[in-house]
Amino acid sequence: MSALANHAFAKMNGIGNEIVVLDLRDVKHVVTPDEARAVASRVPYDQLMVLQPPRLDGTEAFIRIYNNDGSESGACGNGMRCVVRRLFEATGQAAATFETRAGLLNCWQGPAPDLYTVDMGVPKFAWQDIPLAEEFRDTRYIELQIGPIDAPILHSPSVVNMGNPHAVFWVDDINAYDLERFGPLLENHPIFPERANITLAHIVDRDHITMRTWERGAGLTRACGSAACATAVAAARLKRANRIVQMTLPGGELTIEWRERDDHVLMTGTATFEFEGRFEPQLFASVA
Ligand SMILES: N[C@@H](CCC[C@H](N)C(=O)O)C(=O)O
Repeated sequence: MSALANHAFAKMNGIGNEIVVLDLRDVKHVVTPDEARAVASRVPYDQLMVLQPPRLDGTEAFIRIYNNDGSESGACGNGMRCVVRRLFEATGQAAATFETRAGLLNCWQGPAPDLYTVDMGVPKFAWQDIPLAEEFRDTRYIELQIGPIDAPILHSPSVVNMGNPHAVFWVDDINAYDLERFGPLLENHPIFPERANITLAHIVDRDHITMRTWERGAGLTRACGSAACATAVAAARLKRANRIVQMTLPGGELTIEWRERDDHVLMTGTATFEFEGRFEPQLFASVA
C-alpha cells in the first residue's frame, strides 16, 4: 500500500496558485510521479509541496515540489509561502530555513501579520544556466518568436533561471493573447531543453508590472511566484523598472525586491488556508 494512503494533507493557495501541502517528515517515502498525478486527480493543484525529513542542520525540511503532470521543479515561491504559513501556525515560529533542489531558502513573517517573505536566492542569466539549447551571449532578449516570420505574435523574451526556467514576453496587453494556445508551444520549444515557464508581462511604470503565466508542467495559473521574481528581475536588468516593484497577477499582488547588496530576490505576499483532508487508500491502488 502507498505510504500516502490515509495521510493528511492541506489544500492552500498562494494568491490563487493552487497548492497542496503534504508533510512527510514522519515517513521515509519519496512521492512518485504516478502518486503526484493521483493526488492531482483527487485535489486539483498546480503544485504539490512535499516536506521530507531535513537533510541539513538548521533546516526545517527538504522540500520536493511536484507539478500536476508529475514532473519536479526546483522552485515554487507561492507554494513556499503556504508551507511557511502552515509551519509558523503550528509552531509559533516567525522565521525558518528550508532546503530545496535549488538550494537553501530563508523565509520569515512580515512586514504585516498576514504576509510571508521568501528569499528566493540569486537569479541566473547565463544561457547554460537557464538552460537554453544554444548559446545566447545576452539573455535580456533572446531570438525566439511565434507566428509569421515578418509579423510575429510574440517575440524576443527575456530569460531567467529563478531555481527554474522562465521566459518573459513583454507586451502591451497581457490579456490580448491566447496563452492557453501559445503556452504549451513555447513551454516545449526546442530552445528550452528542460521546458520553461512562459509569462506575458506589461510594465505599467517603474514600480508596477502586470503579468500572466503558463506554468511548465501545470498549465495556466492564477499566480506563479518564481515567474513574478523572474519578471521583476528581467525588467530591472533592462533598466525599465526599479529593484522594488509591485506585481499584479490574476490572483493577487506580490512585492518583489531584487536586493541591491547581494542580488537576492525577496518575494512577499499572502498565503491562504482552504481545507484539510486525508487521501483515500484506493486513490493509489493502481499507481507505482
Ligand atoms: N507556481 C510556482 C512555480 C511552479 C514551478 C513550475 N511550474 C516549474 O516547473 O518550474 C511559483 O509560485 O513559483
